[in-house]
Amino acid sequence: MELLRQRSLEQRSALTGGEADADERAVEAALRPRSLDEVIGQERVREQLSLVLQAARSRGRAADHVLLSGPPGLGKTTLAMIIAAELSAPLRLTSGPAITHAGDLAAILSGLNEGDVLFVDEIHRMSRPAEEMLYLAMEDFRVDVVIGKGPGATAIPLEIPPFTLVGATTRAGLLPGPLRDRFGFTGHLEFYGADELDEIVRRSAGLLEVETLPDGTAEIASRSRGTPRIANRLLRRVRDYAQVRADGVVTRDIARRALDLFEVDESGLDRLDRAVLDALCSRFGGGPVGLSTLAVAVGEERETVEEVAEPFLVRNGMLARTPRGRVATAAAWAHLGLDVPAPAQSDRQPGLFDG
Ligand SMILES: Nc1ncnc2c1ncn2[C@@H]1O[C@H](COP(=O)(O)OP(=O)(O)OP(=O)(O)O)[C@@H](O)[C@H]1O
Repeated sequence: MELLRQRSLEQRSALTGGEADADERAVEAALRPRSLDEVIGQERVREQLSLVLQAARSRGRAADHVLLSGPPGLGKTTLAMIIAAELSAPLRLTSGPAITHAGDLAAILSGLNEGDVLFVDEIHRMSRPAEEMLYLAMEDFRVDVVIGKGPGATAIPLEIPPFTLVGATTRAGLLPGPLRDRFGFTGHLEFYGADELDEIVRRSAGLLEVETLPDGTAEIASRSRGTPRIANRLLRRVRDYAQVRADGVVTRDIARRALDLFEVDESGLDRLDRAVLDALCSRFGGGPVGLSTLAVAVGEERETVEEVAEPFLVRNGMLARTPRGRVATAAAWAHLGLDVPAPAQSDRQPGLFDG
C-alpha cells in the first residue's frame, strides 16, 4: 500500500512535483553546493550549522545530532552531504521507510565507524521499534539487540562508535518528542525569496554552461515556488527549449514561452494545481468540498492532491483547509479570472442585517 502511494506520488512527475528520472537526478546531484559557503540563502541555519560544526571539529569529536526540517526540495539532503564534507567524515545514507524493523537499524548502526555521519531521510516514517532503538543509540551509543522471542528473549547490549545522526523530515510535528529532544541542533529550512532563487538559477546555469540574460533567470525564479529543486528543473526545461527552438540563450521571452509550453504559469502553478482550483470553483462553487471528492473530480489520488498540490495552494493563499472541507479564496477566483460568487442566502449568519 505504502509502495503504491509512493509510486502514485512519483508518477505525478510534472515539472513542479514528483521525482525525476535517473538522468535528472544525476544533474540535480551535480548542481548541489559542496560547502556551506556555496549554499545560497538560509543564512540563519547556515550560520548556526557552521558554528556547531566548527566547535565539533575543534573538540575533535563527533558533532551533535542534527535535525533538518522543511518542505521537499529546499536543501536538506544537500546540507547533510555538506555536514559530512565539513567534518571530513564518510556519509551513510538511508531513509525512514527503508527501516521497517529494529534489526534493519541495528545492522546499519553496527556498521558505523567513529565519527561517521548517518543521514536518515524522512525520519518521521521510521517504524516505532526502530525509533526506540535510535533513542538509545543517539544518547548512549549503544543498542540492545533482542535475541529470541517471548519470555525467553534476551537483550544483548551492543556498543556503537560515536557518530553524528542527521535526520531530515518534511513533517517535524510527526516526530515523537523523545526523538526530537535528542537532536542537539534543529535547523528549519524556509522557502527561498525571489532574489535567492535567481542566484541559484544563475549558479546552476553557469554549471550547466547555459547562457542566460538577467530577466530570463528572474522569470524562472519567479515561477519556482520558493524551491531550488523546482528552479533547477525549470531551468533545464527552458534550456532545452532555448537550444531546440532558439539560439540557446535564456531570455525572458524564451523562459516565458518554454514555461507556458510546460504549463507552469506566472504564479508557478502547474496543471494539477489549476485543475484543483478549477474543480473547486467551477464545479463546487468554491467549496467547502471534501478532499476525496476533490481528488475524484481531478482524477488523482487523494494523497497526490493533499501532498503535492495543496501545500503550495495553501501557502500562496488560494486554498483554505477548513473543518468542513477545502475552500477557494478570493485569490483563487481571481487567478482563474472568475468573479467571486455572492454568498448564498443559507450561508449568511443569522442575526446579521443586510446594510
Ligand atoms: N541553498 C541552496 N543553494 C543552491 N542550490 C540548492 C540549495 N538548496 C537546494 N539546492 C538545490 O536543490 C536541489 C534539491 O536539494 P535537496 O535534494 O538537498 O533537497 P531536499 O530538501 O533534500 O529535498 P527532499 O526532502 O525532497 O529530498 C539540489 O540539486 C540542490 O542543488
